[in-house]
Amino acid sequence: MGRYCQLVMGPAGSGKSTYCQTIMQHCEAAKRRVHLVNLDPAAERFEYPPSVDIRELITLEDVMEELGYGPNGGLIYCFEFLMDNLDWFEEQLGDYDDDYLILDCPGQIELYTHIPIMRQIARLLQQWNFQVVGVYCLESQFIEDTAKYFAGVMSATSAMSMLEIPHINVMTKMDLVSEDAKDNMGRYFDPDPLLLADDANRSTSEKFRELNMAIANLIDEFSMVSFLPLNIKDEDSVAYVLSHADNAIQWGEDQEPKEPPPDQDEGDDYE
Ligand SMILES: Nc1nc2c(ncn2[C@@H]2O[C@H](COP(=O)(O)OP(=O)(O)OP(=O)(O)O)[C@@H](O)[C@H]2O)c(=O)[nH]1
Ligand SMILES: [Mg+2]
Repeated sequence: MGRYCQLVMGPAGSGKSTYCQTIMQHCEAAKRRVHLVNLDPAAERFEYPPSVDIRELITLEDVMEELGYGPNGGLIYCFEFLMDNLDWFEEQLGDYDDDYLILDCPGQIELYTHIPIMRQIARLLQQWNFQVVGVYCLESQFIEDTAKYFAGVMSATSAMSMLEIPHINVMTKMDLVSEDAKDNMGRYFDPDPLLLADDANRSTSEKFRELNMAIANLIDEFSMVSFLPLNIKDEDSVAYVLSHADNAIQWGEDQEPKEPPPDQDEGDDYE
């Protein structure tokens, strides 16, 4: 066995915590041992209680109350505090030596794109022998508007290049998308630059045409920017996304072969 984890990221409200809970539930049903790690110092409640919780070290509420910070500055303070208390973090994760962890991160995307905090966390996890996959959540509502979609894809790209770890992008909240709209969504999962630029040109003025094409090409060149649709109400969809995350960190390849049940006669199966 080894140490494996998913670093679940994405903009505010994109469905990160719901993704984590869904994966926990799915793994529990499959008798797979997975632990939740909460890295959001402002999180309120969890259906599955986290095994490791940054709020035991520091909470955003305390920082705002006692130090007078606003929510964004306060969040950065919390992560700087975590970085100053890495012994605590390492010790907490140390209890889960042979398990698979799901790390639920906060939704302030500057943590992934502007400042190097998530990158430092990803490096640390790797130093502590974790195989880490970044799971970037973007909600399907982004697709309603090509400009929003561009913004979402650029934030995913930025996180991907900043973190330099195996990475998957997940299109969340697919249960909210109508059947009609779903038929039209394939192009957004695996984007074709010409179609994207066409869409964007329809909603922007003439002078943005070149820019639209340039962005669409950029999205195409980073062919890693494709999305796995996730419908949390469909077990197959959850299993599909999880299998991609597992593959990215080669989970499952070095699992111990299962022992035969104790009451089974040895050799019966090998005739
Ligand atoms: N229908 C539906 N609602 C969802 C889904 N995922 C999340 N939501 C809803 O979207 C809202 C935000 O979901 P969260 O999972 O808390 O999102 P988050 O990314 O963790 O949010 P922050 O931690 O605040 O950044 C909640 O009201 C969820 O119930 C989904 O797959 N389907
Ligand atoms: Mg959350």
